[in-house]
Amino acid sequence: MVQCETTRDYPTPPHAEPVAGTVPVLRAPPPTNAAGILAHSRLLDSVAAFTHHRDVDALDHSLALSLAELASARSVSLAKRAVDGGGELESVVHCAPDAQGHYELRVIKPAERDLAFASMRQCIGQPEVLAQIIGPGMHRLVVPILCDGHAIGALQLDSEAPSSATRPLVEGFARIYANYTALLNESERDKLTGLYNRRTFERHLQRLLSGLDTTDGMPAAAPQVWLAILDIDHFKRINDSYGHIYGDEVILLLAQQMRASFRHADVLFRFGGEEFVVLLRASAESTVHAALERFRRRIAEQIFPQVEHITVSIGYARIGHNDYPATVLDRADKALYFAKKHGRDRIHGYESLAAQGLLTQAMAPGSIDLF
Ligand SMILES: Nc1nc2c(ncn2[C@@H]2O[C@H](COP(=O)(O)OP(=O)(O)OP(=O)(O)O)[C@@H](O)[C@H]2O)c(=O)[nH]1
Repeated sequence: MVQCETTRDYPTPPHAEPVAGTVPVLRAPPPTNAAGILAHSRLLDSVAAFTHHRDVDALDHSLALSLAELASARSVSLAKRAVDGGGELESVVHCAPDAQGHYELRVIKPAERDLAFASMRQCIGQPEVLAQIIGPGMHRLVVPILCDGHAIGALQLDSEAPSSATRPLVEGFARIYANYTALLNESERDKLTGLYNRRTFERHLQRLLSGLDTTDGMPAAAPQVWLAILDIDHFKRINDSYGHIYGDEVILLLAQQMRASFRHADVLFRFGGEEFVVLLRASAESTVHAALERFRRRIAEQIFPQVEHITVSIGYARIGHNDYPATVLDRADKALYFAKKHGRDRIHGYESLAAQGLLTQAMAPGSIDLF
C-alpha cells in the first residue's frame, strides 16, 4: 500500500529548510572537497547532456535517463499532460534498470484509468510535491513540472534514498526541463495555433515510419502511415470580406477542431497560411477516409464567429517506407487540387484517383511548396 511520508517520518536534518508540502528540502553545502566538486561536475555533465537535444522527445528520454543515473534511482518516470486533454496524460517515459542493471527507457501511452500513474496524475491535477513510501525502504517523490503556473507534467523518482535527499535534485531537473521545453516548443510550433510547424515535419514522419514512436514500449507493428493536406476553401474571400483578424480566428478554431477530431497519436501541423497537414497511422484506407470525413463534416457544421460557415478540401496519400517526403506531399497535393477542381468541401485519395486514371499529366501542380 502507498503510504504518505511526513516530516515526522524524516526529521529535519541540519541543512534542511521547511517548505510548503510535506517534504523538507536538504540544501547541500557548497563542496569543499574533491568528491563534492566531482559530484557537482557530474551534475553539470548531466544537465549539459540532456539540454543538448533539439527535439522534445529526445530531451524527455535524456532527462529520465540522466536523473535515474545521477540519483541511482530504482526508476524515473516523466509524465506529460495532454494538450486539450483535461487532466489526462499524453505519454509517460519510464526509465528503470534491465536484468543486467543497465537503465532502459520505455515510452508508454497511458490508458485513461491506468492506476500505475495515479501519483503523477494527482501531482499534475493539484500541482504540489508528493512524497510517499511505496514499500520497505522504497521512497517515491513526485514533483510537478510547472510552466506559467500550470503543471505541464510531472517527474516521479522511486529510490532507496529518502525524498528529503532527492527533492532538490528532482525539483532542479523539473525547473530546467520546464524552461528548456518552453524554448523548444517555441521553435517547433506555430505561434497562432500551437500545432507543429513545417520544420518538424520530416522528423515526425521519419519517426512514424521507422516505428520508433511506440505505443506500449514495443515497436509498433508494421504501421501504414498516411499524409493528408487540409486546405480551407476560399480563404482569401474570408480575409477580404471580414478582415485578417477574423481570418486568424478561423485558423485558430480550425486547429482546435483538428485536435478534438483526430486521435492523440496523429501528428498535426500548420504548414503555413490556411494549409494544414496531418500524419495518421492506420491499417486501412477506409479508416483514414472515415477520420478525414468526420473532420470535414465537423468543420462544415461548425459556426465560426462572423464568418459563420467554412468548408475544407482534403487530399491524402499513403506513405511507403521508401518514399521521399516531397513525393508524398506532391501526391497528397495533387489529390487536394482534384478536390478543389471538383467542387471543394470534399476528400480525395491519391491512390484511388490514380487507379481510376483521373490524374492526368496535364493536371496543374498543387499549391504546396515542395522541399
Ligand atoms: N488571416 C490570415 N490569412 C492568411 C494567413 N496566411 C495566409 N493567409 C491568406 O490566405 C489566402 C489564401 O488564398 P488562396 O491561396 O488564393 O486560396 P483560397 O482563397 O483559400 O482558395 P482555394 O484554396 O482555391 O479554395 C491569402 O489571401 C493569404 O493572404 C494567416 O496567417 N492569417
